[in-house]
Amino acid sequence: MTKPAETDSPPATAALAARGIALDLLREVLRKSVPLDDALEAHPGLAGLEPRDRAFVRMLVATVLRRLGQIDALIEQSLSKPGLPKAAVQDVLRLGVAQLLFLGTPAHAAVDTSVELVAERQGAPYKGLVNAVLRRVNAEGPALATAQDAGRLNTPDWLWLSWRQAYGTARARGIVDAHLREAPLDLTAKGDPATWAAALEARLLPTGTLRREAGGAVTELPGFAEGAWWVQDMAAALPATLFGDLEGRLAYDLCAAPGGKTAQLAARGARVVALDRSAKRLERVGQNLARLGLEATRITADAAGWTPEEPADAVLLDAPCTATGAIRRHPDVQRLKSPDDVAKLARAQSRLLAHAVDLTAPGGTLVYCTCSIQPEEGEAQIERLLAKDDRVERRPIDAAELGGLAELVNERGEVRSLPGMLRELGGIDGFFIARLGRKS
Ligand SMILES: C[S@@+](CC[C@H](N)C(=O)[O-])C[C@H]1O[C@@H](n2cnc3c(N)ncnc32)[C@H](O)[C@@H]1O
Repeated sequence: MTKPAETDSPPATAALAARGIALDLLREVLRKSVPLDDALEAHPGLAGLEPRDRAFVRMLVATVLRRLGQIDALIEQSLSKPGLPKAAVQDVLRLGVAQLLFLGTPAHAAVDTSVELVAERQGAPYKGLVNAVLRRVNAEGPALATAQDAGRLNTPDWLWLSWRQAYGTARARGIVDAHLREAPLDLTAKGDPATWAAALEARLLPTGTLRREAGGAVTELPGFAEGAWWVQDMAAALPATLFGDLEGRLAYDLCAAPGGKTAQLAARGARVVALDRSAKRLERVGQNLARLGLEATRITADAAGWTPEEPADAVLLDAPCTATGAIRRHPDVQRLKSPDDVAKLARAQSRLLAHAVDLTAPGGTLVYCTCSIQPEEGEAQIERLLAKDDRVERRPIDAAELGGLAELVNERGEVRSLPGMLRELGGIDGFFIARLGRKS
């Protein structure tokens, strides 16, 4: 893992400002349920930081969210009196522990900035508590952390139980352990992947994705400015490759923003109609396509009720989901989602999938996918559809279409990737993909 240039010895004010922003962001996520990316985008102070401090802020908050169970247990063990301090003080402690134990921040910097921060936000009386707890964590925390069951402690019970039930204990453990590691940076090339793998000093994965270590500014990598590639996890890059020859064919991308799969379909020569119900997110599709020199017709609409003039040969439904497969990249997901979200989104997916069949031409192909590892949002959707709609049939996916990665394909010919898989390659996001054919 490449660490963002941690504040070696930045001006004290910049170091404190960065921690203050991290504290604000943590509150937004944990107390107001705002997704971390949205909170980062909305924070007025972030733009004023140096790029490396911005990267540090994101890494710091993401680390607290990734390791929250471990961090809270260590704080409890290090308090001299039982009972947690009030929320804002607890958040300062969480940031301090993350720096001390997981980010390699020098102890004096982590402790001093935390003490200053709590004084600034909550008043001088809390300085002693923060100082004492963090000094104790610094002394005793490394040994205590080694003895923790990190993956399990950081995972909310409902998620752990759902994964154990769906995949068994060994695979569930693989998932939660994979969440401890930061995901690599995955890119999809518009042109020849081998050429860009060389230019980017990236590993070329069997499926064609280019993989680099995470860290550093993406915009400064070769090929960004000329739109030669875009950021996309290797699992997310699979669905759009499953349509066969797309040259000149009409393709509907029903939930398109921010447009990674739209770009793939367009790069493969399809005439793409990219739909999303969010006009704002669809604007992002336009910007991304413009950078890549690709084109698609963009339409703001609810895909569950959209009625175009003609059905399409290729229909991609990358449905809204809980995103529990992407926790490596978005550790806030496990703090924000609940079983109610799974049920609510599963109902929306059902509606969207039923209508996606109407939008697929006889003989055409429908690919359904989600970046969730909850079976209700994947396997169960397809089973239910096939039981009630005899216009569609399975078109099983073969491992040969996935660079030979047989581990990703289940016995029904669906892709079911889990974050614990392909560890030797650097891991993969959790994804579900099914390919269906509309009967002629
Ligand atoms: C998983 S994201 C899609 C990611 C995208 N396919 C990509 O590869 O970049 C889901 C998208 O579905 C959109 N969405 C949710 N409900 C929708 C609906 N009923 N109709 C159309 N779009 C919807 C959301 O606004 C969101 O942009």
